[in-house]
Amino acid sequence: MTAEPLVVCEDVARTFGTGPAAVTAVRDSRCSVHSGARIAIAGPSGSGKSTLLHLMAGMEQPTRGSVSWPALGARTRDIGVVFQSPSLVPTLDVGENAGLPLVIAGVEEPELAQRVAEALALVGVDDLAAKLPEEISGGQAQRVAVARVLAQRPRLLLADEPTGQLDRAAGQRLLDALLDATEHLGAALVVTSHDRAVIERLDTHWTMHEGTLRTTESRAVTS
Ligand SMILES: Nc1ncnc2c1ncn2[C@@H]1O[C@H](COP(=O)(O)OP(=O)(O)OP(=O)(O)O)[C@@H](O)[C@H]1O
Repeated sequence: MTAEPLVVCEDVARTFGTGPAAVTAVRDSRCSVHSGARIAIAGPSGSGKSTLLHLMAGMEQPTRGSVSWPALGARTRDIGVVFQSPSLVPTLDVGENAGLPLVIAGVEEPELAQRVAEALALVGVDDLAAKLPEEISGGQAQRVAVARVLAQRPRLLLADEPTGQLDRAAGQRLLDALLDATEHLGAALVVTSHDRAVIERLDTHWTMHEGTLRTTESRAVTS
């Protein structure tokens, strides 16, 4: 039996503003993401990739159509989002940054330390736990941002141009970490990018063109 999808977008559209200044960032787009999927969404700047990801995350409301999370119910907290910029808190060390959402969610010791250590190890920055953000590289900071999301044990990880601020080698290492960690946690992964070297690392390639998503059958793992 096919498992329920994690997220389904049905004829979804998102328009910003009204009247002559209105911009339709996403139009007539439909897709579903299943457990185990590894999807790249390619497309030029301004084609609507980020907006689609925000709709999938429940961070934006569609103007038309619907977004639902059949396998998650209303638990969009099971969705983790990684942005282009790591946005670490400069006064907190790496371990504290990675654990911050868990602290806010009320997770207590010893589980807190355990989950942070696991997440930092999954992306290979466990040796940096006591460093401040200013003491680590951009690539390392982005790994910490990924660890911060992984510590929440998401079932779906949405990464918006996660390698956009990194050089080619650091970008590939970040992608290795994302692929390994999501496989380890059994989380689906959706990555937006316009970098061929990133896109080719994912199993399934979708494209955005002027706000419209073109999908292919995803090689999803279903159970
Ligand atoms: N909050 C907003 N208010 C107004 N317009 C917006 C908003 N967010 C996005 N847009 C517009 O929607 C269109 C799609 O933007 P979006 O950021 O989704 O594209 P993108 O493909 O992710 O681009 P990039 O690769 O440059 O990040 C653009 O024209 C953008 O200016």
